[in-house]
Amino acid sequence: MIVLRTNGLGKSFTLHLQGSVTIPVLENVELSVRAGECIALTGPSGAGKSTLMRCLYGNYGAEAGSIHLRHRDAEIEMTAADPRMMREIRRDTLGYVSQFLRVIPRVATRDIVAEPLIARGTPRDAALARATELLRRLNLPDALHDLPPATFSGGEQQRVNLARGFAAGHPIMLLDEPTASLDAANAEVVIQLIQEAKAAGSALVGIFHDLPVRDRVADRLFTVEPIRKAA
Ligand SMILES: Nc1ncnc2c1ncn2[C@@H]1O[C@H](COP(=O)(O)OP(=O)(O)OP(=O)(O)O)[C@@H](O)[C@H]1O
Repeated sequence: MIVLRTNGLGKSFTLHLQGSVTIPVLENVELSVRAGECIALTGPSGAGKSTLMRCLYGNYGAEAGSIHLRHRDAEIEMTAADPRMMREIRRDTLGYVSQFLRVIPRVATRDIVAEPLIARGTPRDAALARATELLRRLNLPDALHDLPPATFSGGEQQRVNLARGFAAGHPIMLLDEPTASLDAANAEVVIQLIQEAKAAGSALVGIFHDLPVRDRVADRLFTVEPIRKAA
């Protein structure tokens, strides 16, 4: 079953400080993702992979075309969704694991990881237990679980972010370089988490600059073509 699909998706940036020059980035993107599969976005640097991810998450409005997403047994046209619907989609259906943790001051790591699960209605104790399990799998020492992650290393913060991203088990997940700052042992855990999410029926779209990781998790590659070269 296709759970995420774009039709003729287009996006350009207008640089208002430079005489309103318009830079086209995405043109006529036709992507479809099924439940249980992982698609890796490829294409040269600057082709528009991150831009496509941000469009899929609704951070950038699409200028042309549409994005259809399966949310609670209905198909939603995301480009027409109001802010309340977008919040609901992000809470229940669409997860995004960015490369960097947005640190929330004074909130303990375990609570940061459990928060998306609690938001989806999981009882607090069960959510905290799941958070602990994920943090341990990602080799974050127990002594750190009660501390806010502001002072953690880059790799530790990324693991907190990954634990948070995988905690809620969203049916559709967007992964932006999920192993970028990780050592081999932790990258291996992330590969397992991705495989488990697929087995549970989640659809994943990711950018993986680490090719051995990409080859182990991706079912298909989707090439984002640079427009100027394609034209
Ligand atoms: N907010 C923005 N304003 C203006 N131009 C932008 C903006 N974001 C991205 N771009 C431009 O859009 C193009 C695509 O950028 P994007 O980051 O999506 O590429 P990418 O394929 O993810 O690259 P990389 O592999 O290097 O991360 C680039 O030419 C970039 O300069």
